[in-house]
Amino acid sequence: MGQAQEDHQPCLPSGEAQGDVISRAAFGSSYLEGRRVFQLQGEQLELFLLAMTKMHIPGYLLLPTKVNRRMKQIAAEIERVLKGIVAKRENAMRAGEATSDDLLGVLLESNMAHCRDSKGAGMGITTDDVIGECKLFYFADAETTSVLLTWTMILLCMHPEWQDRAREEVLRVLGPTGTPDHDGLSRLKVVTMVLYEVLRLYTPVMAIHRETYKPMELGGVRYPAGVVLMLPLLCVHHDKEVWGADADKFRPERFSEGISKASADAPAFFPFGWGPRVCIGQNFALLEAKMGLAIILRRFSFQLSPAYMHAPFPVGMLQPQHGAQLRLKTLIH
Ligand code: HEM
Repeated sequence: MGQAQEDHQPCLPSGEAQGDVISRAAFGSSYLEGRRVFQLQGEQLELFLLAMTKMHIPGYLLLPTKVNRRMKQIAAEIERVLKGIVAKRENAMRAGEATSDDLLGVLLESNMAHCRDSKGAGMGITTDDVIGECKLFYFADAETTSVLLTWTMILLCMHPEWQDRAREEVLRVLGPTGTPDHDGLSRLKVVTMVLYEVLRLYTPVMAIHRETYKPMELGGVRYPAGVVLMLPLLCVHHDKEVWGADADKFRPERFSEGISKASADAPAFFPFGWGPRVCIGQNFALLEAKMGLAIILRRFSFQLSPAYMHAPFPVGMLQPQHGAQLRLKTLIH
């Protein structure tokens, strides 16, 4: 590694880079319009969090306030953009011009095949369903992976020995230049351990919910139908009985033999949920995070700026309340 030059980065970028990734993966050639959906959903989320602070006022969301009117406008614009993208692609597919190597193509192709197989019995998903799926994917990816990357960089600043180990692995496995490929990324063991430990300590989605659909007994307690149960992932991930006395410490080595051996009481690691509704994007998210981190580690070394204040903030995602002010140094290999 050669000389380094000093840079300042006031704050990590928001989910914008991620907007690019999901837009390309979901909409391929229509990615610019897709990116607009991502921006609108970001604004929608911010407004929704604002509105949540007033939810104690009965019927608040129905009032014609400035925020509520903007939220309605955004929902209509998202719908309009997505309908346009879907219609354009359906026409191109009918004309045999479009490929199905993105999410939208896969959804539409499977929809068309399903309609063909059911011989017009109307069993395929509708355009509205396709639009609903696209919205869900955008929303589920909106902040999750960028929050994971943000906490990872903060923790690698706090634990520079792990930053060095992760960088050494990236340079050894992937080399100093070139686009990392899937095969190379899947050989990054230290980076994976680091990401798991960050997901454990700073779990982006802090809890998941399930509703009983019939009377049932769980852990010796009887529940009627319709009870909403919460699994507090963040608390499980910090449970000292399961993870040991050092449960609150950053120790990626606990994952050195994989997830099942990391805790006394497996399974106790659920950053992506569990069961039939487990996060469908978990492999995509980990790949995206590894790719992002590998590129950053190759190009920069980083440390916390004196302006950084450690304040995990549990609103929406678990995020750094005052941002992530870091100092980056460009590395010249
Ligand atoms: C660090 C990144 C991510 C985290 C921590 C995360 C976490 C989660 C969690 C906890 C759930 C609920 C699972 C349950 O109820 O058991 C979920 C659901 C979901 N996630 Fe993710 N997610 C991430 C990234 C992504 C990405 C990148 C995508 C899409 C590309 C995605 C798509 C989805 C979808 C579609 C669902 C709903 C699945 C269903 O209800 O069947 N997620 N995610």
